[in-house]
Amino acid sequence: MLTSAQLEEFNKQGFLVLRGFLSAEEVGLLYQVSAQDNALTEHTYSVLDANGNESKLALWNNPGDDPFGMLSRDERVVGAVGQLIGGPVAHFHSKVMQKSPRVGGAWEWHQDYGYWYKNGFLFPDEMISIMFALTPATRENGCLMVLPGSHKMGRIEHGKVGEQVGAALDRVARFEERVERVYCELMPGDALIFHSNLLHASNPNTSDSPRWSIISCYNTLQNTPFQEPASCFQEVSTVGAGSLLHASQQGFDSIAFNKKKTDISLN
Ligand SMILES: O=C(O)CCC(=O)C(=O)O
Ligand SMILES: [Fe+2]
Repeated sequence: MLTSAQLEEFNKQGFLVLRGFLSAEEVGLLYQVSAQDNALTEHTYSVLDANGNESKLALWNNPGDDPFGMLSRDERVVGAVGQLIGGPVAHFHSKVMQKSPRVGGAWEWHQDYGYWYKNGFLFPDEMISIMFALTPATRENGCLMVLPGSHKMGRIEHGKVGEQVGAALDRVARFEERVERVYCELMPGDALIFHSNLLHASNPNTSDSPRWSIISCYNTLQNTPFQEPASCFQEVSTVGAGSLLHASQQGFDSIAFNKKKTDISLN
């Protein structure tokens, strides 16, 4: 349960850091599966940043009975999401993000709704992302950077930057004159939850340490898109806290991963 002070902070800043959201055991299992799972490796693709560096991800819509599906269906997660965007809550997609040591690329300044607008969602206040750190995320390995309060500007125009979609940089710069950029350094198990219109970005990984994370994204059932996958139209089937530790399915095999070339928001 988020406190009223946390709800207030989210409304004001557009994001919240939840320290120690997952136990060491939960993060350990998720990291181990993501590093070893063949299906995940096979379906990981790269999205080039403005300098041609690779940011790697694997993305799926339907949360299954594997540890990652159980994470995005966990009542702690869905409960917090419901408090922030209202309910009933549907799962839009989840992804494993990999920034490899030395070569992992940047994510350009954007709002997630800059992408998701193209999917046909109408209400940005009824969409949210939650990032779970699987490894430490530091300034050196390219942790997420956010501009507090930027969700209040509404959707900013976005265009192609490399293979990514980026926000109009003159507007980003103008906004940054008013606020202090926040580097969201995270430890494994910490979570960062943020509004779909919060401006965020991350730098390339210039360190020797990987930066891996999972991001799960949600919409409400009132806010279904006109072009997108079935999972957006179903209430999430929640599971008890920590169920991922006892997931019936160990790996990712049952998951239908998305393909880069069919992702509407990238094309
Ligand atoms: O992993 C990151 O640094 C940012 C990724 C992101 O913002 C996204 O996939 O929308
Ligand atoms: Fe994003």
